[in-house]
Amino acid sequence: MASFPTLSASAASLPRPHVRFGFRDHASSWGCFAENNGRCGGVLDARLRLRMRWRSPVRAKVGEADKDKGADLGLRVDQRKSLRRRLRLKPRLRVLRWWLRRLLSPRELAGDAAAAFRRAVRRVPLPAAASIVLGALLLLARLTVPKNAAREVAYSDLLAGLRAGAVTAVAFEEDSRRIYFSKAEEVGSGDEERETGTSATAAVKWPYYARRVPHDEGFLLGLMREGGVDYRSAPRPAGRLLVDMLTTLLTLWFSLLPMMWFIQRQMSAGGNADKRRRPRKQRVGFEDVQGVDEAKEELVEIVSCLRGSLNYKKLGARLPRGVLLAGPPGTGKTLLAKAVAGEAGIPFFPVSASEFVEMFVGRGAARVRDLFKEAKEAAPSIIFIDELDAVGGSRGRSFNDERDQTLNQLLTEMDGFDSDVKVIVMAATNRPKALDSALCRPGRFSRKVFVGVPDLEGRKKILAVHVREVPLEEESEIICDLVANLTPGLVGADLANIVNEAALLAARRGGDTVAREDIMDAIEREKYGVNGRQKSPDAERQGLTKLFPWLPKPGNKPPNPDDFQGLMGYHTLS
Ligand SMILES: Nc1ncnc2c1ncn2[C@@H]1O[C@H](COP(=O)(O)OP(=O)(O)OP(=O)(O)O)[C@@H](O)[C@H]1O
Repeated sequence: MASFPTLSASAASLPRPHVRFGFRDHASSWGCFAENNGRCGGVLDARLRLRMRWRSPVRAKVGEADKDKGADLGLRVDQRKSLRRRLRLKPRLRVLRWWLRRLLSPRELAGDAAAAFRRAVRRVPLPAAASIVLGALLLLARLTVPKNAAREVAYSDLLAGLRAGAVTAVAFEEDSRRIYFSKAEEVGSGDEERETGTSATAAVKWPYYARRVPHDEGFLLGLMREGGVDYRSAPRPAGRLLVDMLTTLLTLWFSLLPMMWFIQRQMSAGGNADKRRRPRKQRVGFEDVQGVDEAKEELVEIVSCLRGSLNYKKLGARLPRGVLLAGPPGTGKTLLAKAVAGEAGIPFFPVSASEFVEMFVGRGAARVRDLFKEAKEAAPSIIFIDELDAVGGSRGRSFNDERDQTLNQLLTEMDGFDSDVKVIVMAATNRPKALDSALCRPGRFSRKVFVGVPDLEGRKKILAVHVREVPLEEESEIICDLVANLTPGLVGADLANIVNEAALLAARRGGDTVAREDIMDAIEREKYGVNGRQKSPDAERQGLTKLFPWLPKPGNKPPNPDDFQGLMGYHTLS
């Protein structure tokens, strides 16, 4: 019979939750017990403990011990297995017993509950906590303040009582519309009160009350004077005052809650550590971006600088801080930026410029600051700002102070890079002319790359990328040639969509491969929209331009690539 010494790690030396292992000197009754020190999460901990135990080197020893034991007892292999299986039940039973003991021990249960409460309180946001506290106070006040014993009667009953001489005493409650009164049969209580002079408790002691009718006070006072009725003014009872105050406060608070939540969200957006931007590793490479060869060449150089394979420092050169990708939508600007990050193998921080557009002045700037801080911490890294024109438009054109501040912050951050910090800011825009000239000056977006509409060869290459994963009925080269010839003027995003549509059409008809007909249908869908074949494209366009006047009119030329030059004064690269 194998015997093991007791192995134990002191609870204090272990990180929380404290786990203590212990082994009895008998192999078959080994086990472990854990101390949670008042912390919850026991089920998970217990499972973890079980796993830890079975993976530990001690398990091997226990296994050996079991084997020895089985051999000693002269058991067959299957018998030994069943014995081991039975042995595995023991630790589970032990954990179960530990749990039961814990549940039945009021001290431990109280500790668990306190810990759970503390955790829950920490998680509750401030506005919700305030609502809960106010609600609890109101409930408490309602339960503890004695109910008003007075019965409500009609105002006319009060007048009738005064006229008949039945009303003996009247009290006007301050800051409210209630008029308390007592009749001849209840005169005792009124008199008692008069003697003691405890007017503060009038509302409780007076048996009736009526609601005051506006502008009738003069008549009421006249009646009381005529009848010689005792009348007075009484303060509201403190309890009711408290309940009313809390009710008003809670109503106001609830109506303000959405605004509070919105403000809190806005205020915490920049600085919250939980919302820190996580850099992404890109799996896109240059081979995934085709048809923009010259733009690619420019970016390959940057990748070489980042990787250190091009020693630019030797000649006193500096790494370009900013690279601006400009071109029509869907030409692959975002994809190129991802490819740069993927090829360089460095963290990539993609962000859309519209994320900086905030309601509160200063929040957008704070977000820019945070983004650059995180990128510097992760350097070498790439920041990619998509649709830069959303914040990078010329300053002073509008009264949007927040946007100008955000842009100023962006300019400052781009100036503030040390030449040693390898952070490259890439940005993409469809409207380079709209950008503020300060952004495009050398030292900021000093490298401008035009990503243009692909030509025939470019389209073939892009199609080849997208049909890689698609099972085609014919040779992919033939299909790429065919589609490229039929799609002049279309960009990478359109071509990717054609391939996807064709695959969807093939799936819809239940085919295993994508046929030429699917491709042709997909091209028509891309060019004219779904069911666009019935109408001539021009008629369709005319209809559309009537509805949406800003669409280009039929017969208009496609956008001129020169629009993307001019102001910026850079050359077309592809
Ligand atoms: N040159 C290309 N090579 C391969 N695929 C491309 C190319 N250009 C575009 N695509 C396809 O089109 C999709 C959209 O491209 P991307 O987002 O890069 O365009 P973009 O120029 O950034 O557009 P936008 O200016 O509207 O943001 C890509 O995910 C890719 O599938």
